Amino acid sequence: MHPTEKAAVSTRVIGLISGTSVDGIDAVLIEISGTELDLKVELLAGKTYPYPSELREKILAVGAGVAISMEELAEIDDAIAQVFAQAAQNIQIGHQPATLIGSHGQTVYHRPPKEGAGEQRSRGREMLTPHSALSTRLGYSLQLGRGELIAYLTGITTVSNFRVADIAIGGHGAPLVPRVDAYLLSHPEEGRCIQNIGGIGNVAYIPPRHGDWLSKIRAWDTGPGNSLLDLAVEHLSAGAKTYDENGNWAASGTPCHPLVEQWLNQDYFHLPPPKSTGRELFGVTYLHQSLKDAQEYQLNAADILATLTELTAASIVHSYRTFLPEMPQRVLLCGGGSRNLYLKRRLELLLTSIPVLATDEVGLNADFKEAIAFAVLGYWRHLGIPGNLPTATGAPREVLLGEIHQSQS
Ligand SMILES: Nc1ncnc2c1ncn2[C@@H]1O[C@H](COP(=O)(O)OP(=O)(O)OP(=O)(O)O)[C@@H](O)[C@H]1O
Ligand SMILES: CC(=O)N[C@H]1[C@@H]2OC[C@@H](O2)[C@@H](O)[C@@H]1O[C@H](C)C(=O)O
Repeated sequence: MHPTEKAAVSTRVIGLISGTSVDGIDAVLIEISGTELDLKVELLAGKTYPYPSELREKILAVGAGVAISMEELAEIDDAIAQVFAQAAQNIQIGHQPATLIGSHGQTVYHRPPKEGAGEQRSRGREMLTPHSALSTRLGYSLQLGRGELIAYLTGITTVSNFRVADIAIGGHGAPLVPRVDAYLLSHPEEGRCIQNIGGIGNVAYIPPRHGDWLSKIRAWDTGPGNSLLDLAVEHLSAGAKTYDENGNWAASGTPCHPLVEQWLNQDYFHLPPPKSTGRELFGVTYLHQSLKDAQEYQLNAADILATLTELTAASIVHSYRTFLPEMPQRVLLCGGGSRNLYLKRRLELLLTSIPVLATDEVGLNADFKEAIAFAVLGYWRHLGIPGNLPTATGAPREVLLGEIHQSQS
């Protein structure tokens, strides 16, 4: 069957993701039509369902590298699947039911591949013995909330484990949203950067949509988004606050530019794309070092937050200037960080005359764009359409992303 014939069958899709901020499950119910260039999505419902606090604490601890037993891991895996399944049930209330779920799950570990893993893998399967395959040191990325259980609990066919296929052939398995961005947010004449500011930041540069535009897309993780800010706010408020609402606290301080320059010397910011990162690098250990550095400059709490916010903004703009073939004509923000008005102002200042808008302003919801993307990726998997962009993940070729778990009902 041709993909477009199958497309008519499953158009109502649920997307589920909890990102690196671990703030809750973003769930969407969308209506999808078309496949790629004619792809259209309509958001019917979108909601964030907070994690039960005990489960959130456990996820954060695992993500921070705290050792747990296999039994505890199994329990967390299924607890996450259960709350994801519940979110899928709730998002359908008052609507016609969905026929497919694309569930990203919860990342608890992400290790990029060692440089060159992609090239070695692309030389051909026949040349690899199990030993040499391992010695290339592929990436590894673990998303919990197993799809089989979500499919069983909801009675809806579920696509999950999106990152492993790209990683198995030498890619980073991230970022995966850029291919969806390309079809939903490209413009015939305008080069655009789609900048997600979640726990981690990532960008997709999408050149004007003509010629071989798809192969000219560039995407990578820019570094910290809100991950360090959230940790710092929790620490500096002694647990009273979890994030810097609208960036108000940071806005009352002054960024320490020499410290930002010092932090920007870090290897990650100079590594050429494709590249990906996570809380393993920009997490608790990084924050503790940053707080020590800040002490040397005698920064107060507001100055520390202003300086960390500046690191997020400066690392984004520095990466555009260093790695893009040309600067974009427009930057479109999404993710929770797009609500941080102080961060947005700093970005605008550093980007000088380039307009910075939210994706909402071009018709795509900025809070739920990632959940929408995983609904589309699940739909593409169902239709047999590849989901990765080799220029974004570093994989040697396009592959089908995700494992399909058929509903048994
Ligand atoms: N009004 C606001 N003001 C400032 N920051 C905000 C606001 N709303 C959300 N945020 C920030 O956004 C974060 C959540 O963003 P988001 O849901 O995009 O992250 P995520 O999906 O977990 O991350 P990732 O894209 O890395 O997977 C919160 O932890 C908070 O720091
Ligand atoms: C391993 C993992 O979960 N990575 C996330 C994370 O959050 C932002 C950034 O790091 C991005 O590369 C990726 O998420 C989005 C959804 C992506 O794959 O496009």
